[in-house]
Amino acid sequence: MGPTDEAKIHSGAGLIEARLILMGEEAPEYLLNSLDGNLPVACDSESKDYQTSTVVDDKTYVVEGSEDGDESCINVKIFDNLTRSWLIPTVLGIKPVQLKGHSTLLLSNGRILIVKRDCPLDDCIWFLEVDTPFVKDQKKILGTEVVAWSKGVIGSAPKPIVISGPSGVGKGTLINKLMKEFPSKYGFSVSHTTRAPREKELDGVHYHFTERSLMEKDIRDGKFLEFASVHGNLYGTSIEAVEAVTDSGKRCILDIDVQGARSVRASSLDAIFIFICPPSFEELEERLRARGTETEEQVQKRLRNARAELDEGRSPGLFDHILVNDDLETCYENLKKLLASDENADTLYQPTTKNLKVDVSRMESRADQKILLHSGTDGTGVKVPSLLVLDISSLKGGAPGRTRGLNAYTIESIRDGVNGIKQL
Ligand SMILES: Nc1ncnc2c1ncn2[C@@H]1O[C@H](COP(=O)(O)OP(=O)(O)OP(=O)(O)O)[C@@H](O)[C@H]1O
Ligand SMILES: Nc1nc2c(ncn2[C@@H]2O[C@H](COP(=O)(O)O)[C@@H](O)[C@H]2O)c(=O)[nH]1
Repeated sequence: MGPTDEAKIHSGAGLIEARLILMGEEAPEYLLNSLDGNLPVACDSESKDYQTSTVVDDKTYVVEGSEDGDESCINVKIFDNLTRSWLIPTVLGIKPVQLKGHSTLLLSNGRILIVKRDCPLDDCIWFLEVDTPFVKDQKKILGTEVVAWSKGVIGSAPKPIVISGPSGVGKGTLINKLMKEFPSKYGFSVSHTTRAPREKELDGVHYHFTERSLMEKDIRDGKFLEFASVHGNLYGTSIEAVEAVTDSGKRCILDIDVQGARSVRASSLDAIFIFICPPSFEELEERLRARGTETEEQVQKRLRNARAELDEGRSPGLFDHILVNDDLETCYENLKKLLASDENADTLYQPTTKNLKVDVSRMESRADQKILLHSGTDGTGVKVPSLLVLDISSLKGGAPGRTRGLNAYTIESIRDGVNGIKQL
């Protein structure tokens, strides 16, 4: 069975009624056309509004895009076919922009594949998660319907590194050394915080210093991978902070507290988790005081929290590695060894070119998790491959960040030779 065969797909009457209830008018022709198969492809070219409908069990997911001048926006609504009512879901993740239309295909793993029309390959593949483990968890937490966007990325990426440990243990010092020695290899995930900047701390470099109300709005808008209240302030990692570093080909380093590490562990981000311990509690206290960045009251608060963090950090299942930061140089060497041994665990596949422009007229799924996209066009205008194969068998990550590990190749080069395919 192929990806779409496994999913329970309905088409027909319920959807048309849904449209009629919504619009108070007759169902448009493009929608009716989309009902006779599992591949609704919709584009209402006159109004510049684009809509597709995908039925998953008892619900119909309606994805609407519209253009307003240079702006474009995309919205998701759900029609509950049992109660015959519309539901407005909480939408998490970063949405696609600049749509000139889209096509959809229901996949078997709780995702809807969305392909933007007339768009370069590196921005045309998107996933709307409607029933993945992440979305199920969020539905429980938020008590609403939830859908979550993620952008599909061709090729794999280096695993991010989460570094945690009590305040003053030396996380920042170790990370700075790593970034200084390997500037092209590692990139820092710049967190958001509501705490005030310390002397010499720069906005956008050490943190994005922000107001609580703004950060809370961004959290509600699904822009954060994780967030936590730490020592009385709000701290959080935005999805973009991690994905921008990873997109640049660098290994992303997150310096976050234990609560944040737990949230990332529960997310779809496939990371390596390292906990840094002090040689003793007394030494931790000494380092924190010697740093001289906190008031006595703040030092006391951080030390109180440190006891709980040390217990949590050592609890089984959360961290992959524990390093003791006694002598700085020794700890740094151990960290480098550990990262080097983990580096080769995943063979990285990077596409050689992403120039292809895709203008999909039809999508088909294949039993082996390969999706055929009909009618690709070359961005340079030189070639017009008619068939692009999208291989989704090795997906990694997912909402609310990127879905990586996609592979793509054109079929036109079967005639040309090497193994019958040309990898992008
Ligand atoms: N191995 C070490 N031996 C002695 N001092 C150290 C060692 N590692 C770091 N330090 C010092 O300890 C202080 C705290 O280090 P650092 O600021 O890196 O901690 P941190 O874990 O990042 O703290 P926070 O979580 O509060 O940001 C700094 O003054 C740093 O120079
Ligand atoms: N959960 C998160 N914790 C974070 C993040 N950024 C930093 N931190 C942690 O906060 C404390 C205090 O940091 P400080 O700069 O005020 O000393 C420390 O443990 C950091 O690891 C984040 O984005 N999320």
